[in-house]
Amino acid sequence: MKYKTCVSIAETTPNKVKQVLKNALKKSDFVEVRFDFLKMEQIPQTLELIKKDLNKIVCTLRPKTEGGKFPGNEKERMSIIKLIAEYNPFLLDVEFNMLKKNPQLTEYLKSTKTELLVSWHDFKKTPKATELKKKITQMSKFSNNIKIVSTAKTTDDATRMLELYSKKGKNNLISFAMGDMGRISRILCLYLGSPYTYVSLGKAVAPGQFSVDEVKKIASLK
Ligand SMILES: O=C1C[C@@](O)(C(=O)O)C[C@@H](O)[C@@H]1O
Repeated sequence: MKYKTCVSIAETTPNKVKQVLKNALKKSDFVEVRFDFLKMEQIPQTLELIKKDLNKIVCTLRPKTEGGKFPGNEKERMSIIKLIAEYNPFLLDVEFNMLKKNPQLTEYLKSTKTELLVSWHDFKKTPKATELKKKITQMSKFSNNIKIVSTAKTTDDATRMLELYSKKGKNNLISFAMGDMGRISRILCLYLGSPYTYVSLGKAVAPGQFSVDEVKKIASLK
């Protein structure tokens, strides 16, 4: 099976990000750098250190309200997101909630031509199918690259996230569920058209994440 992976990196110093990135790119097509794990003032230096690989990097600056660690306020987060956009990464992950609340940011990001990945997360549950579909329609106004991630408490929850692929239209959709009950969806999403699945280098960055080696083994079964 053809499949792609994206290793999530959540390191706390610029040098560690650079070092782990090098190892991750040996094993994975893409890497996600979670800039929210760094101190705010370390972000410009980190961008400079990794700029030659940014064409394979998904850049993320997740706020605490969506399961991230960014310590600053929304104004600060916005200005760092704008800075990252200047570097034109493979994808810039920005939350649907932020884009919805900040039309000026949306306009600005459009002007930089940076490829956006509009994202939405639910760390507690998996909403009903109608709600999920409505969310995707709203999210598609901001980008064709859409990521919608929930938390599964039952197998049905994970299935509901996977059912969304049947309605994806022209969008590049990444839809799966976190948590133990969602693990299966992290693999099956690849069979349903997800451009990649998020993995770790060993230590899971999110609930239920497989390691890159585990996914490699499963996806190469014949
Ligand atoms: O949105 C996602 C997906 C994720 O939460 C996961 O469950 O693998 C990992 C995050 O780093 C990433 O930004």
